[in-house]
Amino acid sequence: MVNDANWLLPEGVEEILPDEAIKLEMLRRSVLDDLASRGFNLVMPPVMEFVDALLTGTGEELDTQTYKFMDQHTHRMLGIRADITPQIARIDSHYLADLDVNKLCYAGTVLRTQPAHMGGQRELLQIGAEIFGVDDESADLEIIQAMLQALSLSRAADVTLSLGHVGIYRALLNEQSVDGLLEQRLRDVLLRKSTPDLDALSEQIDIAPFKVLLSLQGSTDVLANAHKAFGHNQELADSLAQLETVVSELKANKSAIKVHIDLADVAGYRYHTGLKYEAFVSGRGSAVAQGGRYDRIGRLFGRGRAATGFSADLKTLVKLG
Ligand SMILES: N[C@@H](Cc1c[nH]c[nH+]1)C(=O)O
Repeated sequence: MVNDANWLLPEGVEEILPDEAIKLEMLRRSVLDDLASRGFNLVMPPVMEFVDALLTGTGEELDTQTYKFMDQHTHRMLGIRADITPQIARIDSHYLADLDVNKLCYAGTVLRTQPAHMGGQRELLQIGAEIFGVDDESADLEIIQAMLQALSLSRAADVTLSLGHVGIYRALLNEQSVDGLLEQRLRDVLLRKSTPDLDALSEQIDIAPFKVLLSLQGSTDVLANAHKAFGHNQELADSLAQLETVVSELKANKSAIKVHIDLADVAGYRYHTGLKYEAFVSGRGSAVAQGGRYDRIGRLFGRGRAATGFSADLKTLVKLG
């Protein structure tokens, strides 16, 4: 007798039936073709690796998102990748280190222990592109254009590009030497954009600059206000200047895209190091594509250098059209 329960899939895991599967596959091909036409070379890292290699330098968020198990062969811990970007950084620093500039793209399955939101998936089809070896904003712009094109190929309507910069938060932490558990609590509060919880930290730190930070979100005018509030700090002024360059280049390219600035966006703080980009579409609370700078992550594998990229989940993109 067939037991119906045997057919149930775990929460956050789905089967893709013919109508959807063909759409997904066509989108995968068209995004990869577009990335190839922009000079990105396709690579295929493995789905599982030794946990140490998978998580080196990537921070605790990714650690808790990674499925781990004991390898019967080597008796070492293996993990299933929750994000392909760190694997690409390792490939860049290990195998392709003689290239001045290296542009790589990928598409493959990642698993996450927790879905990003209620009813979300734990098995994603991650697609993305990364540029190594370019430390000015030209690489960020190139990645932003590639990300926006992936969205346009998905026929996503009403896209907003949200820009942030991890350096701004980091500079404010440095001013008061905030780190460890306190930093984690602060980051959690900022992620939730909760002013009452921020007030509750006022005995441990001067919360005033972080209150200002929370208010620095909205149209690109936010950048002028940020200069007024934080321009005295050189590290902060440098980060703002990078954001300004990207915004003015987007305007110069006559990009029709709506640009939003969010300086309090501290998600992914542990591995991103500079400019951050996220794409939103109306009706969805979380970003449908995201990326940013993660300079130096490859140093733990032998060569740390300038790096930036974007990723998106194809299963999410295909539903946007
Ligand atoms: N892999 C990151 C995005 C990214 C790609 N490159 C740099 N950042 C993510 O999924 O959030």
